[in-house]
Amino acid sequence: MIVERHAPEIEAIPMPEPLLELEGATLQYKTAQHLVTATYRVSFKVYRADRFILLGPSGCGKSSLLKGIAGFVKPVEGTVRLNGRKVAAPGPDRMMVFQEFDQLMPWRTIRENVMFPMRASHRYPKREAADRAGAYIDKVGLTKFADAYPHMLSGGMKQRAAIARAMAMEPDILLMDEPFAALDALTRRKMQDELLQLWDDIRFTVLFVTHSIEEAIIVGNRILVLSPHPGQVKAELNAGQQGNIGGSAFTELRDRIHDMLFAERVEGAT
Ligand SMILES: Nc1ncnc2c1ncn2[C@@H]1O[C@H](COP(=O)(O)OP(=O)(O)OP(=O)(O)O)[C@@H](O)[C@H]1O
Repeated sequence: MIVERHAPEIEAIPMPEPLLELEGATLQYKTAQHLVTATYRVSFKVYRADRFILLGPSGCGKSSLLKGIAGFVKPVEGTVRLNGRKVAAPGPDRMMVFQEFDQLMPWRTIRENVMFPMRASHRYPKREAADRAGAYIDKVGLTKFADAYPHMLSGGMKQRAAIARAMAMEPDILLMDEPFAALDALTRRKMQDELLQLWDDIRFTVLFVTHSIEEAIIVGNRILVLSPHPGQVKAELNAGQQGNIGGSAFTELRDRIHDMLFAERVEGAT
């Protein structure tokens, strides 16, 4: 009897395509007197539904990386790709939320502020923009304040409105530059939880800049640790399953990152 032998079938597991990919990105600023290198050959990949954190000391180039991804600053070396295409200019597929409380236009209501990018980009007709604004204002718990003006809202509420405005555009990636840094500690914790709830609901992709190790572990599922100026990648870590703040897994990761960020300083100390 002839027995036919087949090679065992090996199922190839396809690797997902990165949504955002930086390859050796060096960012510089030219001023009249100086050439400032903000980041040096930074590479990383962000996948869909990542909560990707850029963590590093002041001046290491975190905001510059966001500006590079947003398309405001062009790398002098390396590339920034979104959906496989080189980023050449700002676009509505990348929405930013900043630290400042005055991101909203004070002469427009919260609803009008949220509608503004949808209308200005001609992405949505008026009716749809209004519906989407209402839905996202609701998601961030501001329905009662939809027709209020920004000065009538607390700092945390204004940040929620800025998040609703960015999310309503349904960008490919949400770029958040220390969005909660100017809030008091309690509001900041609340906002971190709310952002995670929103993520549970919508599963958006977010690139989040912070210099707080705790915030990085709470908010992120992946953390890119950057070296001091000019920023280079020190490590990439997985987070997201660290359990309770103050629990052993959380403090272990926090201490590890702390050592990573302060190692040189500690070694050099007398
Ligand atoms: N427009 C600019 N012109 C010249 N230099 C700049 C400009 N913006 C940033 N820099 C310089 O680039 C470097 C990185 O700055 P960047 O703001 O990206 O750092 P950061 O990590 O976000 O800092 P922080 O946490 O303090 O906000 C710094 O040395 C800064 O002085």
